[in-house]
Amino acid sequence: MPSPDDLRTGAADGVREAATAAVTPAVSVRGVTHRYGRGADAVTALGPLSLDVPAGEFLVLVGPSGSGKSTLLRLIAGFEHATSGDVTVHGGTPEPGRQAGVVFQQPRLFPWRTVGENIALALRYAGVPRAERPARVEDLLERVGLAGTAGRRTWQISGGQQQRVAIARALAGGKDLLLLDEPFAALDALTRERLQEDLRTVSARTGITSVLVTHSVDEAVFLGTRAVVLSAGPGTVALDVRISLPRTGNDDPDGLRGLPEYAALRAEIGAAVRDAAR
Ligand SMILES: Nc1ncnc2c1ncn2[C@@H]1O[C@H](COP(=O)(O)OP(=O)(O)OP(=O)(O)O)[C@@H](O)[C@H]1O
Repeated sequence: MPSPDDLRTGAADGVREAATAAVTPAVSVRGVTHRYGRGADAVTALGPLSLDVPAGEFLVLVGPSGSGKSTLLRLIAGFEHATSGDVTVHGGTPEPGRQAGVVFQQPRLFPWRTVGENIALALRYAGVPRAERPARVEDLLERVGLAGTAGRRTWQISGGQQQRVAIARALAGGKDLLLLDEPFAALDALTRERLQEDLRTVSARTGITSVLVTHSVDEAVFLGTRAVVLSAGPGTVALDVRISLPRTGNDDPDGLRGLPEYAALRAEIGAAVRDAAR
């Protein structure tokens, strides 16, 4: 609580700034619409849509095909600029590669580089001194369950392992926002489940703010702390629901999936997606 002296001397400004910083959401989307193309060919993909993502939240976007999920993610990544309304990340305009690490459906690794070199490149862009990079590469690989693979070529590892490298690379920049566009859609069911479990653990342990696009209601409930269902395009918020399942970083996935709350959330989100698709 600032004293009257503080108020006079301006020390209260610091208190006020700190309070504002504490409540500034990691991502803010205000009255956003997005249109591709012009004239008769124009497609309105999104909006009007508003939502805030507080720091530390794991927001999952679900909704029918064409509801604008990827468009919203691209706006947050700074790959697109909203046709109207405002998107901010930590209060600033999103710029590609600056505020967020991004993971796509395909790993998009450099095939002529080793696993370690792919990650080291991201560390270099993040300004990590050369001498520190090998230890950081090992640490990141360990976090995604790939310890000891730094020297392997990307074509010598499986698709699931490549996607783990892509996640490690996205984390390498030290950004506190992770954007994931259907990162597990191209993987077989077992690999997908393993990666979901590892991502859930990484997210619980790091507290990194995440926004993930998926078609899978199960993935939404398993990974998210919040799910937003978009209506059929142009997407607006059809359902916004909090997911309050245990999140210690050591949670037993089978135990989680067996909880009655898990089944109830699956049913609620699944029904909203089906309604939105009608
Ligand atoms: N670059 C583009 N140019 C023109 N139209 C686009 C472009 N990208 C997306 N669209 C259109 O915008 C709408 C929303 O697309 P978007 O990919 O954001 O939806 P989505 O919910 O992610 O879909 P899906 O689940 O099928 O991946 C669709 O009608 C799509 O055809």
